[in-house]
Amino acid sequence: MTVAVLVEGLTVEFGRFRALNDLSLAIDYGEVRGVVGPNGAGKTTLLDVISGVSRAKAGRVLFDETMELTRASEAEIARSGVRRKFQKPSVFEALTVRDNVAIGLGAKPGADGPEKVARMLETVGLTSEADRLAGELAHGQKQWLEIAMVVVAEPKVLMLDEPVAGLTDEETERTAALVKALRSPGRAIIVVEHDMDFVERISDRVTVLHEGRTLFEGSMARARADAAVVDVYLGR
Ligand SMILES: Nc1ncnc2c1ncn2[C@@H]1O[C@H](COP(=O)(O)OP(=O)(O)OP(=O)(O)O)[C@@H](O)[C@H]1O
Repeated sequence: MTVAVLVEGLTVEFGRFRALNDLSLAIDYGEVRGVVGPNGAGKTTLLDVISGVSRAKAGRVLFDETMELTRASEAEIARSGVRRKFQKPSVFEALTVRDNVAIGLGAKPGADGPEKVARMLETVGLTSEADRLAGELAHGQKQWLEIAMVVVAEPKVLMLDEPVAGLTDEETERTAALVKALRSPGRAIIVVEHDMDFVERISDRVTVLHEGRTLFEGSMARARADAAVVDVYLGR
């Protein structure tokens, strides 16, 4: 099976500080991978390198076993189907919900664009809000709208940065169902999140980062039982 994202010996430095330290990991197509760990562990930095926002000092990231993301621009990476939803919702508040999703299709939406948008709105549960202005949506709905804007482009790698931060329990529940609905054999989903119950519900495997390295990789159930993980993260 093809590996969707292969991280090899990745080191990222900010001045003299090592945010990622010789990190290696592999994320398969079809998988939902939770990336967890204490504040400053390097989770966001990892997403930044995969999406071309930050540059590596050493090592590389391969997409689809062929494309070296560590040498590509942000735009090239996005065009190749590696997409990210940032933590803070950044929808276009003065446009309708439907038009926001359409923006996710890019400059050439194609004849089936409107149908793709309609299907996407259905998937994220915003069909009844399609003609409202995005600025009127609740925080949770904005998160789902932004996920729709990213997913409508049919990404092969989907990165979600803290998708349930600030959401109610019910919104978190719906987001978990949504992530499960978005998984597909041709897509890898990477989720950075501090809500461990949410991570457990959606992830096939979790990677626990600590000081820029992998402390643990496996099921969330085993992570909860791992002495080192409890010590640096879960026990706090
Ligand atoms: N642009 C930057 N310049 C300097 N230091 C940075 C920069 N970006 C991140 N860092 C530092 O790198 C370390 C790792 O940050 P990162 O945001 O990846 O951690 P994280 O695991 O996502 O943490 P959190 O859970 O708090 O979001 C932190 O100590 C952070 O202060």
